[in-house]
Amino acid sequence: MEITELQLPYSAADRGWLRYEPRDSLQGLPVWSRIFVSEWSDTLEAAVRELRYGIREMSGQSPEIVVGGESLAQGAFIRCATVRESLPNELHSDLLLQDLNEDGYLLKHVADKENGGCLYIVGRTDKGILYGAFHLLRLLQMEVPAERIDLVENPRNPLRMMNHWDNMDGSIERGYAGRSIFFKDQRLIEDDGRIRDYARLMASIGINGISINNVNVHEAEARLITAEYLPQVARVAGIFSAYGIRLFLSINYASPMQLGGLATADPLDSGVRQWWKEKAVEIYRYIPDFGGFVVKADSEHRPGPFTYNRTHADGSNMLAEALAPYGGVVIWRCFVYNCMQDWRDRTTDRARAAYDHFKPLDGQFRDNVILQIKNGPMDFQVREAVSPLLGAMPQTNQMLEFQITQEYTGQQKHLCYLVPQWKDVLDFDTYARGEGSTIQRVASGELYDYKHCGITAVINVGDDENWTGHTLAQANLYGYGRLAWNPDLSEAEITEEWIKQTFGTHAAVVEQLTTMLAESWRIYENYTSPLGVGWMVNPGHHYGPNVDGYEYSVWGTYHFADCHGMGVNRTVKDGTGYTGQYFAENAERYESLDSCPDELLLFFHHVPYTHRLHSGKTVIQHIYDSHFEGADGVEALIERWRLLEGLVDPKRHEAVMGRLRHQAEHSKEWRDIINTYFYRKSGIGDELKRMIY
Ligand SMILES: CO[C@H]1[C@H](O)[C@@H](O)[C@H](O)O[C@@H]1C(=O)O
Repeated sequence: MEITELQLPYSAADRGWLRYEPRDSLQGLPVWSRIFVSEWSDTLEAAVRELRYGIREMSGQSPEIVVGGESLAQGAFIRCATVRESLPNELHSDLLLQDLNEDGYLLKHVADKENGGCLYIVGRTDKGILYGAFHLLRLLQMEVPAERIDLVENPRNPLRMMNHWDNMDGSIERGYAGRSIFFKDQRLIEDDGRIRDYARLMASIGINGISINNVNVHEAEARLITAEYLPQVARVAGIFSAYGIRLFLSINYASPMQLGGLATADPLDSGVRQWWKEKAVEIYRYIPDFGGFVVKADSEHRPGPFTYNRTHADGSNMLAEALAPYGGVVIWRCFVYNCMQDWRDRTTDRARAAYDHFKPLDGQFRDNVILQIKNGPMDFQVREAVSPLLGAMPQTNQMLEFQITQEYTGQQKHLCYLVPQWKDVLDFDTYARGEGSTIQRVASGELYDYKHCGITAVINVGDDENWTGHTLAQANLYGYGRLAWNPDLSEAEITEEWIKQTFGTHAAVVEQLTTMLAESWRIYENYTSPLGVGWMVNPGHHYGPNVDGYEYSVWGTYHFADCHGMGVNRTVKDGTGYTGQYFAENAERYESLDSCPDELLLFFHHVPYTHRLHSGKTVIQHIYDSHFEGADGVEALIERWRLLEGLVDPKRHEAVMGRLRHQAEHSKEWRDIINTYFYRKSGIGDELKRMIY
């Protein structure tokens, strides 16, 4: 079978973790002479092409691909098969094989004295084989000996998505890595190479759904669902398809008016319903495996059902009804709140909004609607509480939304590894059905029997050569995908995988980078807004310190600092009542100053600067100490990175060093602005008598 070679890089892009650098462990050994595959499909082609390429790059030997032939080869070989094929006894007796789900796979080395052994990649579907192929390449890059490979993997989350906030003019809302890889000058980009490289990266971490345009759907993007653009969108969907990825689009809720010339977008209007049904027919004609719609409605001035006095159930159900015949889903975002607030009004609490809006609607949504809920009730801050809406709707499909793009966490100029933050969220116990009702079990559908569910994230890539601006921000992209596949993977496992694939297996590289990544979130938190209160950023672009930047604005994001104290009183007793949205165990823990964790103190309580934390420090002293520590922490990152000079190629070494230097400067600015603000406000000096600038 003639298959096109994988030409890498297709584009000028960095290979990310699919580097396939030569590996000592594979040099000179009789590797695999052939790759057998009994059937053929675009997905299997993608799998074997990747295998052959990766093995050749790492070992210097190029296996031959054999389609449909007997796997009676001389020498070692790889065989890709589905569970329907006849397999050696060793595999059939493997009970785990029966348990493979749609996307799962088995990787197993079967020793054979004469032939040198065979590596089996078995999936229930071709997609499973593709994921298995990427996993094998991951293990080989990590120098795991082939004879030791024996595993079965099933993804925990049915939906493992990425959301792009890309606009058709090529800009990216909250993008920090260049321009869009999909759009330019109001058209879809025709360079398939970059998009294919991107699809490979995504498939290698198990992503199976991607929405390619911003949830803020402007005039131009609304037209992506029209005949003018659908052929171009279908081309991208075709590339994705081979890699097991379904394409989604964000839509404008008022499309029937904008595109159809209707006088209303009322979800109960029969003309509107008919319009969407016909729209679905049209979309699926172009893209038979279209995933569905992502919808931001009645949020930050986007249109939605509230205009017609209808609920979000009415609005989403109408769209779901149109997509249902084709297996499409409606992903409806719960980021709905009053963005025209008055800071004097202490009863309105933005953190309450999603729960207040959606919880009463539990059970009213069609089974192909999924509610997409941000991890926290505010907005992707460096630290905030976990959204109480997650787990609070037993009868409504939910999915969790993370933000990989570092809007509030240093915009990919600062190093901030978010895997530890995401782990905290995934392991958070909601107590929805007693102990052990973790967020990861809500998202995966294990807690309640959801028909559709999973995890999504706002992605951090653009057309920068290294995809993510900061090379080390690739770790967030990788780590998110791995967690979406298996939320039980530990931070250490994910970090090791990423480093070894991306920078090689040298012990010093692994050691230093592991520490840098592990400490970076805390370092960033230390020099920015303290104790869970959030914000304190410059309005609009959200980069850099500005303590009162949002304090007197309409967005509902206040710290309420005065000369006595600071923080938001969200208690039931005499605050906004937000703590009451949690199940009892958490409600009580957050309600009381005695049990509220330090790192979230100012998220839940307004306290005097002299309030003593569990750590033993006063709030004001904690502010000073953490800000000095944070800025010093960045200097320590630089020292560690310096040790890797000569062990990391000069290009990437210099690029990362440049970003770290900027971070060091900027962290001092953060430190000084925050410290001086609270020194002046509180009138309390630093116990250690350091100079407060
Ligand atoms: C796409 O809009 C974004 C907006 O840029 C961002 O500042 C805010 O965090 O969240 C919005 C959302 O999630 O809808």
